[in-house]
Amino acid sequence: MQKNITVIEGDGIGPEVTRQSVKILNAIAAQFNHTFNYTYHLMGAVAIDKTGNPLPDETIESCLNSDAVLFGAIGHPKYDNDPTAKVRPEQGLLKLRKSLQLFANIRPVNTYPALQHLAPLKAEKLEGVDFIIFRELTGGIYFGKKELSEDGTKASDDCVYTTPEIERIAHLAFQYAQKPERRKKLTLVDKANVLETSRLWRKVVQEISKQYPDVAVDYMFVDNASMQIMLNPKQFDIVLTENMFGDIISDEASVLSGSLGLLPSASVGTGTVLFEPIHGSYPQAAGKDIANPLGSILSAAMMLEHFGLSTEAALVREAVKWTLENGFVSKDIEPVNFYFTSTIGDLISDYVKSTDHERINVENVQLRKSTII
Ligand SMILES: NC(=O)C1=CN([C@@H]2O[C@H](COP(=O)(O)OP(=O)(O)OC[C@H]3O[C@@H](n4cnc5c(N)ncnc54)[C@H](O)[C@@H]3O)[C@@H](O)[C@H]2O)C=CC1
Ligand SMILES: CC(C)CC(=O)C(=O)O
Ligand SMILES: [Mg+2]
Repeated sequence: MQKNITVIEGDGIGPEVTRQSVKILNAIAAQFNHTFNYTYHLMGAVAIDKTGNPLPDETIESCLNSDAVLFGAIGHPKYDNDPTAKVRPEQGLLKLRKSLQLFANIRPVNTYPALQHLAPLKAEKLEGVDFIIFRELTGGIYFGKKELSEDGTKASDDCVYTTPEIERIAHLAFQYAQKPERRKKLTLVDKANVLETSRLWRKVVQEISKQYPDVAVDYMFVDNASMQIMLNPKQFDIVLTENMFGDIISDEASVLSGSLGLLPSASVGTGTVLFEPIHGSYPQAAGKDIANPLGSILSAAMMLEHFGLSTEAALVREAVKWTLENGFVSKDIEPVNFYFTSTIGDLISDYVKSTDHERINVENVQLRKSTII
């Protein structure tokens, strides 16, 4: 199989985690006789620094003409700490999502036996946690009209949703809920007791649910949902929600897995699909080779799945589990005896290429582990 992939490494830890994914995609290509061609493009602070524009036209063009996009993260403290900045890295990401019409961000949440000690819940509440957050990605408050009064004392962000915007992601979420491996339950997370937009979400979802009689629908206010995710996560199967609520509850849900650095995502729409870890640019770790690359690597596995390469995707996921079970983990998981980002990438690549996983030379790996940074 031959695929053209646009790679947007972005800012902060974006480049170092994305490079591990490319390493693993190359290992898969070598092992299974595929060809993955990569075209690198700029977005975010690095793009502003080089071109003045957080999303150069060439980046959009390349994404539109690719089979998939692999994205790292954007964002830089020099913009975060300057509330008056007119151009921001995040504008690039929002514009790309809009340009590619990536209306649904799919964020699977799983737990790993090897990491259960990290979550603030007992093992019996964590075992078998398996839900998917369907976060609307091109509407809502992040895209509404923004205003700041001339005297700088009043600001507003409009939250707008239309019926078609809700319908398209709702259909996608219901269709996922019907898949044989799912538990056929959909929870709409909203704030319909207060927000008009949430009431529209409820109305549209109630109407659409009639077309999916085999899927049980549950409605939950976002404040309660935030608590339920931490108290009883196994009750969730498919979680459908708007842009900002999905952004927030998915970072929260990553605590169940063990780290924000573990969660992958796929952003889907009408054309090219984009794959990205759910975390941001984690600027404090940039260039230190300490970030967890697994969110990005699992996003690459979702990309393989999207290409119809299920065996290859399963092998990457198996390799990820193998690193976790053998303690080859990054600093967020094991703060003292951790392994470098690049070492974890090498290990997963070795695993993918190896025909006998027992014989991967882990002794050599011990030498590459960090002592203290
Ligand atoms: N998709 C994107 O590109 C996103 C970009 N951002 C941007 O990223 C910058 C930093 O934002 P923050 O709020 O600090 O969020 P963040 O997700 O970058 O980091 C929050 C915390 O999560 C942990 N973390 C995140 N990724 C990790 C990884 N791969 N390995 C280990 N630990 C990890 C770290 O403890 C970090 O301090 C900002 O400029 C923000 O706008 C934030 C979220 C998403
Ligand atoms: C620019 C932000 C909306 C990025 C973010 O937090 C996310 O997509 O999860
Ligand atoms: Mg976020």
